[in-house]
Amino acid sequence: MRAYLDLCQRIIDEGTWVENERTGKRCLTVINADLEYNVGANEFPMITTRKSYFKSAIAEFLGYIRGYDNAADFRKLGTKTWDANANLNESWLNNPHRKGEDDMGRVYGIQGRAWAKPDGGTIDQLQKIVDNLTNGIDDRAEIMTFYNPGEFHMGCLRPCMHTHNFSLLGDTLYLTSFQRSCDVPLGLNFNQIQVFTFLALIAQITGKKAGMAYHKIVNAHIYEDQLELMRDVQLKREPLPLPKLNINPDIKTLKDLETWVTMDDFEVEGYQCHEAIKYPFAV
Ligand SMILES: Nc1nc(=O)c2c([nH]1)NC[C@@H]1CN(c3ccc(C(=O)N[C@@H](CCC(=O)O)C(=O)O)cc3)CN21
Ligand SMILES: O=c1ccn([C@H]2C[C@H](O)[C@@H](COP(=O)(O)O)O2)c(=O)[nH]1
Repeated sequence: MRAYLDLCQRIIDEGTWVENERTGKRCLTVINADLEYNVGANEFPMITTRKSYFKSAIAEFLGYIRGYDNAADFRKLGTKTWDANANLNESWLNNPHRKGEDDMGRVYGIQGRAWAKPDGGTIDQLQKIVDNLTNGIDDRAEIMTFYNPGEFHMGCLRPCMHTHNFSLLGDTLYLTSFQRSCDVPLGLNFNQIQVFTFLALIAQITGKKAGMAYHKIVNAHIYEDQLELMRDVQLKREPLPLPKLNINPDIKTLKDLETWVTMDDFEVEGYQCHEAIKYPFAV
């Protein structure tokens, strides 16, 4: 994907060094990046300039759809991405709200599926969106947000891709996703796949045609220990044609996603890539 590489190059050419207190690492940073993916044409935005792990990325997002709050449940689905944040982050380990090994606290999925109302009970943001879209309704607030500042102290990490806003024009469904903070070498590789797949899945279960997905990023950064690999290895490579994502057509409802779907229900067709690159991960 040329747009991904352009963003990486822009960070290197125009980025500003910013100290990050949470990780103790410096980040080369730019503000504001807009990416878009053509879901209708099935142009699956999987990075080709290194080996990318799409199942891990989709498993992570399926975990959010299911409202998971535990890294062990994410592992069962097929991704280890939450292990470090749940179990290795010093300030979370000492947090009295942490319920033990693998607990992530009140992050992503909990907010999306069971937002706590101040007057008691919970709100299922995703169920409301699916019900409305299935009935052809776009109330101009088809929003799932994971961003709940009142509960940041009860979770291991503030959500990065924090808000997903669906729109319906005729029978075509669009998605605009907002991200406040983006680890471009590692996280964005996953987040592109997640935005694309979220629109494809919701279109499929609501009986709509998928249109474009728009991905809006505020702080886009490369950590200091990732810079050399990005500049001297990944950016020297030419991108290859994009693959297609095939989703099992038997997935027809939100219940299906919540119950029997596994990573075997997702398949990539025509993926060609350059060799793997192992980027350091900042906890
Ligand atoms: N510093 C940081 N960057 C992130 O991108 C990030 C966080 N923290 N914390 C929360 C989640 C977890 N995410 C992650 C975590 C790990 C990988 C990772 O290690 N990816 C490897 C291998 C993936 C695999 O083998 O499945 C990669 O090469 O893409 C990617 C995204 C994205 N998020
Ligand atoms: O989906 C995700 C989740 C996390 N990230 C990255 C962005 C940052 O590098 C860290 C989070 O640190 P904060 O201090 O909370 O901003 O994780 C991502 O790119 N995508």
